[in-house]
Amino acid sequence: MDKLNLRRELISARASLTPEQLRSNATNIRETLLDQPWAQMAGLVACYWSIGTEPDTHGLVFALWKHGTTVMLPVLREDNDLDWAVYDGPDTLAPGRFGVPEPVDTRRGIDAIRTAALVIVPALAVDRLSGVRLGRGGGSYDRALSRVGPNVPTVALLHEGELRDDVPAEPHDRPVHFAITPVGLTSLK
Ligand SMILES: Nc1nc2c(c(=O)[nH]1)N(C=O)[C@@H](CNc1ccc(C(=O)N[C@@H](CCC(=O)O)C(=O)O)cc1)CN2
Ligand SMILES: Nc1ncnc2c1ncn2[C@@H]1O[C@H](COP(=O)(O)OP(=O)(O)OP(=O)(O)O)[C@@H](O)[C@H]1O
Repeated sequence: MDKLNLRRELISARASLTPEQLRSNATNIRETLLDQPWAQMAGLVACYWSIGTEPDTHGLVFALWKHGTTVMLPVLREDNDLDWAVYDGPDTLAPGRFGVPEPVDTRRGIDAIRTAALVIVPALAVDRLSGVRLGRGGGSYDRALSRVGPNVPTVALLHEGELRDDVPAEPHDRPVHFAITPVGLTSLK
């Protein structure tokens, strides 16, 4: 299946998740992530502020922040590349392009992601063999992940059934090291 049709299929499957399923998925994913030593040790984490039916990260971002971890969130630029700004509590976000809440804090630039000790990314699906992810199609995370060093763990958060063996890969696609679903953690590559 091509990327466009696979995206459509995955978005419509997400639309059928109930609020209870979304809540329980978020809890399981958060607990799995926070159980990882490399997550507990990371002082600076790049994450995303979930919208709609994405695996919910609000509780995760809040827990990391409460724990004293610095959390950077993406700020979408006009060219679809990602700038980064620090989360400083629930009252410090404002809607950006496409209505995604973004930190109002100072922008640290597109290279700020190079300083993260852990990178958590959104995805509609991840290939269980290659670790290649399917995103929204803007190429934002392909660019952002190309700046991340090879020893920094990268992890995509998924709902059940989104770790697949049929994700189309193009040369610019950047694989992730781990996927977390409500069932647990999978190491990739
Ligand atoms: N939570 C979150 N933040 C993110 C991303 C993401 O995928 N998820 N991005 C990842 O690159 C960047 C923002 N890019 C985005 C691109 C398109 C749409 C969007 O809502 N597009 C369609 C809706 C499609 C859908 O429902 O899935 C629209 O505008 O209607 C949102 C964010 C940075 N921040
Ligand atoms: N490093 C890059 N610089 C500029 N454009 C890029 C880069 N990487 C990918 N793109 C462009 O982004 C577009 C979308 O790519 P693709 O369909 O693979 O997105 P995606 O991986 O699903 O989305 P995302 O990376 O935002 O999650 C493609 O047209 C591609 O040419």
